[in-house]
Amino acid sequence: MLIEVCGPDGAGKSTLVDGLRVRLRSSVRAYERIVRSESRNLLERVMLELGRPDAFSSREHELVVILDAIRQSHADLHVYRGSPHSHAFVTFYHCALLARLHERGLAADEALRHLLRSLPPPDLSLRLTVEPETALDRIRNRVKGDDVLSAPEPLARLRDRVHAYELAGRELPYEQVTLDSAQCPEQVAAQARALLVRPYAVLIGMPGAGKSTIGRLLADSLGLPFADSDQLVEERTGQTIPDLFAAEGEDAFRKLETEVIADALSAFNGVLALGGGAVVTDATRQALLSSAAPVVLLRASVASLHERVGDGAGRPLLAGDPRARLLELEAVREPYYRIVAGLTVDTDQRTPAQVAATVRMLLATNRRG
Ligand SMILES: Nc1ncnc2c1ncn2[C@@H]1O[C@H](COP(=O)(O)OP(=O)(O)OP(=O)(O)O)[C@@H](O)[C@H]1O
Ligand SMILES: O=C(O)C1=C[C@@H](O)[C@@H](O)[C@H](O)C1
Ligand SMILES: [Mg+2]
Repeated sequence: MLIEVCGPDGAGKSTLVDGLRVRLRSSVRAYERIVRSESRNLLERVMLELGRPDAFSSREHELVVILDAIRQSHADLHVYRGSPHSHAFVTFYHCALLARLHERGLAADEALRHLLRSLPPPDLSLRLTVEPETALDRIRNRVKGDDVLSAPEPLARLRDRVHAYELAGRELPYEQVTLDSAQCPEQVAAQARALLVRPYAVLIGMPGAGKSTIGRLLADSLGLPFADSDQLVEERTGQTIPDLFAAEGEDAFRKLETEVIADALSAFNGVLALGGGAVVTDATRQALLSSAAPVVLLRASVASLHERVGDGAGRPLLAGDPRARLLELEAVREPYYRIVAGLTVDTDQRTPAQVAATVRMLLATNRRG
């Protein structure tokens, strides 16, 4: 997958890319490739077509080298990686080129349009919006210098660039998502991540592990929606889980459960809790393993599980002797949980709020639980 991040100087492109890298480390592979310049690059061809050999500076040559790199890495990703989890991060992609062309009044030229159309569209295009004053402050405060600072009127120059990016964004032949870079870097990165990884997280674990409780708390704290596969099954059938088990049996329930989970994994943008036994179904394990969403296992001792589920009311598989049933189910399920989980969080001796905060922190920093 190719991600384009663009915006004027000081908008926070590199910060966003760094933040995304951290957040996506466990679910996707990140690539950033820069290839060496080749003598016959795209820009030279365009300059020839334009009859303006002096039209571009060496900085723009560099930009086109990056465009070449993107074309190559794109091909590589498709040809030999072929993985849906492969991401290439590219800042300053062809939106930047468009912006420069706008500055020079060259945007309308057919040769340039042709060049831009011939480049592969990114899978996700992000534009960071920023006030020129904020961008100038950031540029002044950072270690890396910027050519804007040597302009006679840096603020005016930044204003022009901000405007050029807006215009350039409108001309792109694909949709571009704008993110407000006035927010703190963590928020910007979290929003970008939410556009890439759906659902935000999937919670798995034994009955009583706290998937529904913690999932809801986590979703609320992130301002995201929450869904529970049990509830999705109930909504789809109009029956409660115990009624469904009684009327149709466990196999019919598992079939429905597998369907609602597959749908949620491809479309739901929030925190998803799965029913305790969902991972026993092969198709669901496969779907979880090939999803980019982080899978979080909530663990608890059988003693805690038993204390939390009580007599097992509303949980048909715990009927009879809940403690004995929990022990049996755990023995069968533990290996399956381990196969699909990327993170494991222990919930014994911790309140739901503490567990939710731990999961949130681990997901933001991609540390192991
Ligand atoms: N860390 C915790 N400490 C104490 N009680 C908890 C904790 N987590 C959840 N609980 C309580 O345990 C009970 C079961 O939790 P919950 O329904 O969230 O489990 P679940 O994993 O969704 O179970 P199921 O697989 O049956 O859907 C609830 O009453 C909840 O308030
Ligand atoms: O552990 C299980 O197999 C189940 C857990 C619940 O969430 C429900 O999905 C259903 O009661 C089955
Ligand atoms: Mg639940």
